[in-house]
Amino acid sequence: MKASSRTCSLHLRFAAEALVKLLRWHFGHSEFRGRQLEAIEAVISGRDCFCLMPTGGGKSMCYQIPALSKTGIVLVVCPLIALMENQVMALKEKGIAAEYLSSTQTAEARNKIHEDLECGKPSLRLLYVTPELIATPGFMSKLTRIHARGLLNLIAIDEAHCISTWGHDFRPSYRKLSSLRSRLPNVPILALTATAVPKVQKDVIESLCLQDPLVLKSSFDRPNIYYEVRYKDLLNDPYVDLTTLLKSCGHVCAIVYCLERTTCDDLAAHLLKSGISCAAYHAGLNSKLRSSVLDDWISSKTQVVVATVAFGYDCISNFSEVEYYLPLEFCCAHICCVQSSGL
Ligand SMILES: Nc1ncnc2c1ncn2[C@@H]1O[C@H](COP(=O)(O)OP(=O)(O)OP(=O)(O)O)[C@@H](O)[C@H]1O
Repeated sequence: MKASSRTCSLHLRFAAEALVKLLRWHFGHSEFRGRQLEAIEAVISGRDCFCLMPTGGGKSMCYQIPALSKTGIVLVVCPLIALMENQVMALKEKGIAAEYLSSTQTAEARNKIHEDLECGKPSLRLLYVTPELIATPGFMSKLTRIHARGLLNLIAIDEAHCISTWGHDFRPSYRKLSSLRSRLPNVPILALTATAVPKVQKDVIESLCLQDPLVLKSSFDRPNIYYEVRYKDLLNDPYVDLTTLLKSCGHVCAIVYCLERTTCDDLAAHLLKSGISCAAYHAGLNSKLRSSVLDDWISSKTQVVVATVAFGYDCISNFSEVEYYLPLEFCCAHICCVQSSGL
């Protein structure tokens, strides 16, 4: 091995050790998982990266660690205000300077963030925004000013598949993110997604004008998860079958998804009568009741929540905190079961 390449690999090892220290210090995780370190090293070195990782695979760490490794700002584009709020709250609890900008905030809170961004040395490390905000000329000119001062270290695009018209979640405002490369040149872009077939992947890379990106694809195999399909038509009584299944799983934490609110109420009442600690959750309940159902489920006071998809939107970021995760799709044609323990 030549002396220069030895120096280079030593340098990389030391850099990786420093990144692991950041991970341990700020997040309490002992090692990087899957391909996180490769993504982090790529963007820190200034390279674009396309990162395909399963849900819960730890994509956020790929931009949160870079944000902690250098002063300046990491801009995170996120499609849902609820997700931004959750992430920012979790980061603040860890003492990390993160904020989000959205219409749900007071003008005072927004002004405070803008003041920090405009000051000589912003304290902010992570700024979460929606794609709609990026598309406004006022915010884009603020970004160009930050960029001109050399303070924009990375742009992370979460749920990047939303940019693709081929994707199932196409969102027109994501398309406008294609101007980021020309307006903010030389800032590395990290595109993150859990759902990208090759056509979508190509579309994301082209739309965002990623240059020679490092393409990372993690395995989607999670041996602790299995799917089982039971045909409702073939069951004598689906409610009884579900009750037996839940009881046979022991005291697991579970979600039962239903298509309709009335089915949630009906099934929850049935499970309760059968001695399963359970509550319904859907958009027809007021927010106070919804959050008390969520709190009881997270703290294991309630074992099972019978919910519409409203449940996923409100508490998606808490799933990984739960020891057992047993969602069951309880729809017209079939019942689909997924069981996992942690990740
Ligand atoms: N290296 C690691 N070691 C242990 N746990 C980790 C590691 N990296 C991330 N995690 C944890 O994994 C969980 C999921 O992480 P994260 O929310 O970043 O996943 P994600 O890929 O963004 O998921 P989603 O697709 O739902 O957005 C979090 O609780 C996080 O703290």
